[in-house]
Amino acid sequence: MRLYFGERDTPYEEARVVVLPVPYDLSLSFLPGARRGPEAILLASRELEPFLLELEVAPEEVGIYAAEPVPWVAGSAEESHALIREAALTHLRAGKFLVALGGDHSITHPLVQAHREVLGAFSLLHIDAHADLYPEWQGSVYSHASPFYRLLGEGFPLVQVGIRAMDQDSLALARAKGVALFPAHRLHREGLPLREILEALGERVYISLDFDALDPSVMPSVGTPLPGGLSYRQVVDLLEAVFREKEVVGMDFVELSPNGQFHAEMTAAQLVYHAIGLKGLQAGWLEARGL
Ligand SMILES: N=C(N)NCCCCNCCCN
Ligand SMILES: [Mn+2]
Ligand SMILES: [Mn+2]
Repeated sequence: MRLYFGERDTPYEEARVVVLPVPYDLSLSFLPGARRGPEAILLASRELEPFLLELEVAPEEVGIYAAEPVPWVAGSAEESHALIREAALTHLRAGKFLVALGGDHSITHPLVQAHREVLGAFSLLHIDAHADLYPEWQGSVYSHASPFYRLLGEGFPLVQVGIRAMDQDSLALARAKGVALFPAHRLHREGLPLREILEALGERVYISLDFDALDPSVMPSVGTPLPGGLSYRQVVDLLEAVFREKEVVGMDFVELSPNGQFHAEMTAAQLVYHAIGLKGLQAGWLEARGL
């Protein structure tokens, strides 16, 4: 019996949401450890209050099933990504809403490919400190610094929020390809431009959240922390606006690298659980009862 994200033990057949641990982290470029991210989030999720006061719902009521972690092939990023794609396809073809937990950000590439194969077209909402638009990094096109370069090249419309690190070539590419870029410094100066972000997104959206989008003061357990990050409230307010107006087709949460600061793992688990609650409300699986 695997009780995560609430206190219900929902059988796979009844679950609407599958949480997919993807502990692959061989594409990291700096601090190691993201492979322990999924397990840390699942364990922290056991300490969450099942009822979410802010939404006045219990996200566990959508039926959440924690799948077995996706294995990887130590010597091959390509084969590892193929395993991730296949695992995602299995759950998507079973009609599940997928919430993937990384692992490094390279996992988003195969995850998004699987979502498009089963669900058709959608745009990407990428929340991160880093643009991850390098053609390759440290000799690998499968780097955690490259997933959105790959996905742009495969035709996905891209909206990036919270970015505070990208090189000149990435900025030129983003502008040339029509990426809707909302850097962190703009959010801090002007507040969240929610209407602009929503207008830049299509009707169907895949959300990829790199936990280093949050400020290190809030989220110190990531592999490449940078100052000037987003607050927890800014991220929640962004997610709430997107779920309120868009059809979210899938999500991944990546780059948590546990380093003994349990508040970070609780933050990660709470954010994932909140997002599941938002999906439940959007999809009509949940109704806010009111206090
Ligand atoms: N977490 C990430 N996506 N990191 C991206 C790696 C790019 C490092 N730029 C800094 C280069 C320093 N020489
Ligand atoms: Mn990233
Ligand atoms: Mn990042």
